[in-house]
Amino acid sequence: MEEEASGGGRGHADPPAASSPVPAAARKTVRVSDVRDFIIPSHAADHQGRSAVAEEGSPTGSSVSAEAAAAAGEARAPEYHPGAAGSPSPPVGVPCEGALQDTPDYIRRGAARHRVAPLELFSAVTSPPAEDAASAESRGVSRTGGARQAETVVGAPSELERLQAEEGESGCCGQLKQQYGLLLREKEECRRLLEDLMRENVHKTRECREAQESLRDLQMELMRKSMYVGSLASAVEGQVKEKSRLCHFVNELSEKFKVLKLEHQNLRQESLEYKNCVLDATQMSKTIQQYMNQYATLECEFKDLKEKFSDEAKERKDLYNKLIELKGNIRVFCRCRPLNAEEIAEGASMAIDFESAKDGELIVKGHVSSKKVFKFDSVFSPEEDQEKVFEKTAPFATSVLDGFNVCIFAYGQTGTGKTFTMEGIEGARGVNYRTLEELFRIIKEREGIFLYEITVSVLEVYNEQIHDLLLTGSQPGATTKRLEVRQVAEGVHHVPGLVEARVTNMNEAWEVLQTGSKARVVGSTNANEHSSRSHCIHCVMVKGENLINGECTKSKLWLIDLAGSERVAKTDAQGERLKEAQNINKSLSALGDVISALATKTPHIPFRNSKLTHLLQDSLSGDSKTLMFVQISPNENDVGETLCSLNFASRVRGIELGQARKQVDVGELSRYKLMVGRAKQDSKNKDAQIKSMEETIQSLEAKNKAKDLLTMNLQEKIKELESQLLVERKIARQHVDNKIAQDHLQKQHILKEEGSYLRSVMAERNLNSTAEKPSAARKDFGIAKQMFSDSNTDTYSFKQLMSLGEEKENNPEAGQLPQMAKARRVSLCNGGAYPQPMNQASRRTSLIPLPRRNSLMPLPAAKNAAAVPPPLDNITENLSSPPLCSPPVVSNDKGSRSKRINSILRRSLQKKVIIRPTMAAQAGRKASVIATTQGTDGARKAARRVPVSGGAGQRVQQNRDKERGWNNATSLRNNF
Ligand SMILES: Nc1ncnc2c1ncn2[C@@H]1O[C@H](COP(=O)(O)OP(=O)(O)OP(=O)(O)O)[C@@H](O)[C@H]1O
Repeated sequence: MEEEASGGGRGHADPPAASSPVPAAARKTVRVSDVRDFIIPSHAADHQGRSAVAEEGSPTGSSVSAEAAAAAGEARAPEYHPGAAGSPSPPVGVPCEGALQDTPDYIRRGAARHRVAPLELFSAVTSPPAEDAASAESRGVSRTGGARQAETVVGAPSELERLQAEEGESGCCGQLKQQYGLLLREKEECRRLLEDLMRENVHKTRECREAQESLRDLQMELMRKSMYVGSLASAVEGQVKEKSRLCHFVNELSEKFKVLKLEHQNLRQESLEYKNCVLDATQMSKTIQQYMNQYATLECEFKDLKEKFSDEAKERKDLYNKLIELKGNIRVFCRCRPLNAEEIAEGASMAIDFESAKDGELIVKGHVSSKKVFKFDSVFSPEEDQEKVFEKTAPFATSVLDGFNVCIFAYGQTGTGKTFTMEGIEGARGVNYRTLEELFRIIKEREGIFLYEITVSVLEVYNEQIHDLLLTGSQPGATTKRLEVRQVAEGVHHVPGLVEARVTNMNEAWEVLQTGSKARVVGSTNANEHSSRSHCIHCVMVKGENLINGECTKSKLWLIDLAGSERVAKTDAQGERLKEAQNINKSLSALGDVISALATKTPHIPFRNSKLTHLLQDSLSGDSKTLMFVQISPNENDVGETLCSLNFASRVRGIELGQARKQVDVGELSRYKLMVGRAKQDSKNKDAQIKSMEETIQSLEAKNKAKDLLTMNLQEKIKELESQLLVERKIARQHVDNKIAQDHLQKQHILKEEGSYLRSVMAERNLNSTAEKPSAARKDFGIAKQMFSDSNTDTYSFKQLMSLGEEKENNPEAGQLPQMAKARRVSLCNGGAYPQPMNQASRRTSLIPLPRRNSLMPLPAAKNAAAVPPPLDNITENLSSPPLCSPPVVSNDKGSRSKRINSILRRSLQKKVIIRPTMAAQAGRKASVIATTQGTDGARKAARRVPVSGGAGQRVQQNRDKERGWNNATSLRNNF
């Protein structure tokens, strides 16, 4: 450095080799270091420090050092010259004590150190030629300093000797004296000027010291401000985090609330649907109830019908009992015709004694010993008309409709009135007509309970051939068609191809019967002019259906008018009549055989011996009812035939066909049983359906109740969450405010303690007058307000909270949040030394940006930044800002300020703050210990113990981080 200083001196001064004759060895006797000893130590240390910093931090250290060396030379020069120039001008070569007295001590010490008299030094200065002095004067004080002057001083004695020699030689003493006088005056002026400069230098030096101290204080204040700003930024960061967390929590709650609301709406919709379902189910239940009532009514009707049916069954049972009392199912009625006019004319007498006969008895007159008595079920005398006869026959019609096969036939000699009994005549209808009439009457009577289907067939057995009498002769094949009896089922015989005419009333039936009867073969015999030569058979087939129980019946009513049984010899039949008579007798004999077999209960019944017995097999079996009219003639001449008929009838009457059996249609019965089963199954299914519907209704009602309960629980939970959120907000806000207030009070306390010291320093300077403070404060307050207005862009969270106003109806306290946000209470700078903003001032006033790197204090992050202190002008400008609790002056550009604030917040958010509570606690404990042990001075020293230059910037950052960490930890503890 010494060499650089000397080199630098050489670089800026005139070359000493060319202007000075002093040898190099002599010039080397005085070192620059010795000359530098004259420099004020503080200045030297200061410049040394600056040079060192410049060498370390600046790439242009050489040039800077050169300038520093030049500056050092400039600093030395004023202190060096006045000592020599301020002394009175003694004669050349004579030391002047008076001058030495005015010479400063350090000059004298320098002269003594260099073993040169002060006068010699002075003379050496004043000895240069006039042009040199002029040039030196023109260059000023700065050009007289440095090593070159030292060399000049060293070489001054030799030049003086040379001038003295020249003076002695030339003798121009007068001129020299004049010149000397001029030089002395100039020297005197220069000395005075030098003294002024020295005083000014001292004054400036003092001011520089004060300015440096002020600068240090300001740097300390700036650092504290930065720390405070950092703490505020941390607090703001914490608050922003808390606010964002609360907003996020509010958003989550809002989302949950929306979801719950949607779920509630869905549940309400489902509830309405369920209610509608319940209403439908109720309506359905009513309908079902109505159906059930109808069903009950029908059941009652059904019970009535059942009772009626039971009555009918009972009646049938009575009838059946009556039939049983008849001793069998074959009943024989005996009817005697009256004597006709011819017989009366012949004087024939009555062979039948009706007067002496009892009920049911018939006495055939004759000799006393040969008097015969016959007993029948009913005996009708010639006086009894058709109606009297039918009264005993009518029950068989009921049996037919009850499903029993009934066979009514008339047996007797020719001309005894068989046709008259069966068919009757006009005005005296026989059994056929009356039976059909009785059938339709009963059918009509049973209408609605039973359904009957009546078909009628008319056939005859002529000469052992079956003829269908309903087939007219005009029809093709009527005469050639031969019918046969076929057994279609067990106990059921049928004539395939037989015309069955369905009739619905009596007239139709009677018309059909008349049609068949007209087609019957008749002939004239001796006994009967219109004798029937065939067996005329009327078949009435009845299909009945019990509409109550579904029982179906199928029965047959045979109405048979047999051909007359007469003796062939008596009738004197010949030819065709004889053949007819033989066939008639054969069939009647077969009928007698069958009846005889039935009477004797032989295992084989010869039904197939004749067409008649084969056809009547179903009605002559054990399950049928048979009514035989035995027709007799009262004429005593016909007693033999009468006795034959009566004997045959008596034999028939003795037949027991057994218990009559109801002819039930098994297929229909099974079908109706199936229907009954289906009806029962349907009833059961309906009952199960009704039961399931009732269970469904109950389950739906239970679900509805459960969902209503769930909805109520969810609503209560929402209310609890909302109240909890409000409480948490209040608590968090209260904690933040309390903690911030505490921190601020602590810092304010520290600042107050520092206040005395700062005021003592600040009072001495006029850089920041007290008159400017209010305006500066107002300016800062205005800036703060402007910042707050600019920072509204960051209040999106409050806007989001404001958006919750729509939920105010559900949460009345929610509306307070925007109001609280509008209030924006000032809590960070509460109780500060500067005017507090009004209530409308927000916390955003604490959003003070961090100091820029190019501000007063060099930050450690800017290692390459110039460590040179800023110019005094900048210091003065910065000192115009309020020193305490006011944000540093920032640019008026709103965009840049908002960007800076956003960058600070973004940096704070991006920065992962490591919470070090131990360090924070240590820092807090350290500050408290210092405050308690060392008092205010100790605390102030501790606060001012901040390195300024070099690697000390890193320590500043560490301290700032410590304080931030403490602040962060504090803010986080306040938040949670
Ligand atoms: N009870 C009676 N009352 C009055 N007249 C009767 C009675 N019975 C029969 N007659 C009359 O007797 C006559 C013969 O009767 P009917 O033709 O019925 O006998 P029949 O037995 O049928 O003879 P055939 O076997 O030859 O046909 C008829 O003119 C009839 O009017």
